[in-house]
Amino acid sequence: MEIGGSDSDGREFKSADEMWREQAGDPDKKTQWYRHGVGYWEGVEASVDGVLGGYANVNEPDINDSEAFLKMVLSERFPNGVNDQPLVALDCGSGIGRVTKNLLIQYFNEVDLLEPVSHFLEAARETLAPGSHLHSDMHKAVNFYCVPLQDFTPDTQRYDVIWVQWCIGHLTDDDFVSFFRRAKVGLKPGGLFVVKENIARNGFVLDNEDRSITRSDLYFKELFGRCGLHIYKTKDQKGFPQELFAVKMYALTTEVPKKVHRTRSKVRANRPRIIK
Ligand SMILES: C[S@@+](CC[C@H](N)C(=O)[O-])C[C@H]1O[C@@H](n2cnc3c(N)ncnc32)[C@H](O)[C@@H]1O
Repeated sequence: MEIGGSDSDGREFKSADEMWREQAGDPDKKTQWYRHGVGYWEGVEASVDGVLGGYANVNEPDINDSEAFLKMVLSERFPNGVNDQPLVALDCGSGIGRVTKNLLIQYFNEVDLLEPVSHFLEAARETLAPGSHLHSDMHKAVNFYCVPLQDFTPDTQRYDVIWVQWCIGHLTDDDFVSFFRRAKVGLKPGGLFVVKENIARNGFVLDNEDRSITRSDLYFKELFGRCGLHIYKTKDQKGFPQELFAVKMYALTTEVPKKVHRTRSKVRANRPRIIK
């Protein structure tokens, strides 16, 4: 990728390729990259404050905007329900299950969680266990996978939605692309990915502490293209503290979204035209 960027210590990179060569350019470096990433989270307390980097106060606006986005996407994609089939979601890089318990479990009959850090996943398992108010015959967490995204392939056509929030920055570009390409088999017909991530103003920002990168919107779009994914809807997160990165939600489909056809006269009326 020809996009330039910087790291959290202010160092500049001419291109993402230069940064990736340095950080994960051979098998040993790549192993170290992922070891550092997971190692960072292994030292973090299993709490909302922990998984949100000390910003527990963003939990509420985050969930509210995610809920509005999810409701809109579900009502458009599945206007007549899904013919008695259970709705199933996968929560990727789920941490302690914050997104599942505050959102996904209410809208899906089954939710699977994937998280490489075992003390986070165990905390999620406890909160979502049979007997808790978050577990019923109609809405329950089913599978808890303790693996990283770069090593995961979902079961064929299990999911209506694969939710990827605040974790894809841990993946190198190549693993990002191969994850989404593999994960497409896990979507039911009409299913989609939701990616909710921090957005860099330009290029990328490498975080030297937790070994993750924050990509720009352009960077994400370039990678989605390489994955063969199409943007169905996007929305900006609102109401976060000023000092934080902007956050965007992307709903992504494997098929090209249908265009809304406008009448010719309306299109013409609404755009600048040369006076003849
Ligand atoms: C900022 S927390 C977000 C957790 C959760 N998505 C949320 O929004 O509450 C980042 C999570 O990504 C996980 N993670 C780190 N490396 C990962 C990888 N290679 N694959 C999947 N998840 C990873 C961390 O263990 C951590 O739980």
